[in-house]
Amino acid sequence: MSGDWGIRCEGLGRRFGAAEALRRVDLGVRRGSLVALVGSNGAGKTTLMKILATLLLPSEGRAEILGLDVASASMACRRAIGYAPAEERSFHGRLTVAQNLAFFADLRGVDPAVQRRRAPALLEAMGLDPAGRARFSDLSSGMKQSLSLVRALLHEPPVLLLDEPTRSLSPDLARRVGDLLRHEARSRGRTILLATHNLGEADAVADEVAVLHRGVLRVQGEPRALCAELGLPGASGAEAVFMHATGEAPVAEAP
Ligand SMILES: Nc1ncnc2c1ncn2[C@@H]1O[C@H](COP(=O)(O)OP(=O)(O)OP(=O)(O)O)[C@@H](O)[C@H]1O
Repeated sequence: MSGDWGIRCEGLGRRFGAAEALRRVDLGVRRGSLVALVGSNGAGKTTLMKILATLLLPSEGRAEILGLDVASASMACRRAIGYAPAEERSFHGRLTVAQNLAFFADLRGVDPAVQRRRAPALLEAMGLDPAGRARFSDLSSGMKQSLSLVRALLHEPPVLLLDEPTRSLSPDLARRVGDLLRHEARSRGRTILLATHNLGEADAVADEVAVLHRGVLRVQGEPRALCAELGLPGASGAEAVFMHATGEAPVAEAP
């Protein structure tokens, strides 16, 4: 099932005891494209991201990164991904931003010369001090989220899994991050799955939107085409697709 897919799930399911967090999810992200994964609280976005990041095993079905099975080829999958989790717990509070990045880049085997070249530019693009002098524990929650994105991008992975990466960012920085992610997909060929509650962001940055509702992938496609297909008169965006697919009004978000 590999082919053109950067990310692919087939019949993917995940149970926590009696609760089904994901049910028979079929999802595909073509290489070099950006798909926005949207869904209400508890829809299963983080569970899906964690399975793709090899942090959780599926209960059923399979998931692949660049054609590699996440369960049986987890180490190879890990090398191929950059993951920014929804909740960041792995940075070291007493180390500086630069020391934290060097720690993770060393673990990834990134050449120190490449680290020195890429880190300041990425830090600056994410609105952080390019020299990374601040201690991690002194950063605001938005800054921590920005740093998580820098770490996900630093080793130039072909696949990015980003779990609500702009949630705590200012609208201006969130827009800049969106522009950067579009560039990473369009010009640099990265495959990106971006979980977001912000449907405006999904319209602005994504090639396709995938709507997850109570563990079920209700619909995936290009919003304008989906609106036409679903017969939604006068509608063209992710919000109309979301409302049609879930029967819910979206949570209001900053633009
Ligand atoms: N470790 C766990 N143990 C038990 N239930 C879990 C666990 N992780 C997730 N769940 C349940 O699985 C469902 C999906 O949760 P998940 O965190 O994947 O949703 P989400 O779409 O990321 O939500 P949010 O937007 O609120 O972050 C929820 O009902 C949640 O309670």
